[in-house]
Amino acid sequence: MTQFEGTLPAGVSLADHEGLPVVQVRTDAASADIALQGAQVLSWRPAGADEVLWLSPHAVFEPGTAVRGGVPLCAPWFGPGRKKDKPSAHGWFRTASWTLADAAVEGDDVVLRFTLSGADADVPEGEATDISAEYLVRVGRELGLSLTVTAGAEGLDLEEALHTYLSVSDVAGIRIEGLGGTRYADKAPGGRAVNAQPGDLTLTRQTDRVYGHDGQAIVVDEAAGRRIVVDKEGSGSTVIWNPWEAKAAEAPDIGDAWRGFVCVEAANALNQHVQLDPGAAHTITTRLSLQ
Ligand SMILES: O=P(O)(O)OC[C@H]1O[C@H](O)[C@H](O)[C@@H](O)[C@@H]1O
Repeated sequence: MTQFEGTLPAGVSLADHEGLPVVQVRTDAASADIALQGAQVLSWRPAGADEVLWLSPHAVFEPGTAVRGGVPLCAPWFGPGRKKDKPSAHGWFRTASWTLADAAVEGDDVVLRFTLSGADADVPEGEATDISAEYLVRVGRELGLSLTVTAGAEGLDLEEALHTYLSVSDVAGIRIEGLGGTRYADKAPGGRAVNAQPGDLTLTRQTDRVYGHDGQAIVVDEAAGRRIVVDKEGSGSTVIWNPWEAKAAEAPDIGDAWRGFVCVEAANALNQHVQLDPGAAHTITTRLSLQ
């Protein structure tokens, strides 16, 4: 575990979550848990509200294994990579050990800064090791997540996602506003590369779509009496994912719990990948709030 060397502000502490080191935030405005592995936000609960993120009841907490739920950081590629030639799913950021570099109180919020250097990480053979990243996690009545990736000497063909699992009462009963009028690539079996989204999205089966979409999306969960607003910047794709029953049965860390989440991911993937010159940086940001 990489220990924070300064003094942690009030409301911030280091703890253990089933064997994984986590940063815990407990303030009057919100609570949150962030694992150092993958800088993965596992929980965010604004004061007076129910948990907003979904963490699988079957999640596995083992060093080097991606945890199912919260906000895994996918980079420097997404899925198998846009040319389908990458050695592991979703890139090495999500299981790397990040450093908590700074923790500060700003008004009602706590801002955590995590850093990652490819030189110190377990980067797959043949992939650039001079990539670095910084991740700002702002915990308050809103959850603000901002990932900056800096290319190494070769430049970088970057794909990334803030792979946000949102907790819903029943994925089959929600509606997603904000995607109407956009186009998407359908990655579900038999799906076409280009499709039009006519209006709001309701999910009725296995859904795995990369929307060309740079604006707001709202998950309307009437049964839970809430709307989860997903704002973003620096992101040309929104990924919507739920495996549905049969596919979930193949993933032991989802199984019968599949109805409880929808992934709405601020991303830059497929056609919306980001081409970085040597030493150049790109920032992707998402902000979650409740209505
Ligand atoms: O099982 P994982 O590697 O965590 O990936 C889970 C899912 O992530 C994204 O949403 C992709 O679009 C899906 O194709 C993938 O199945």
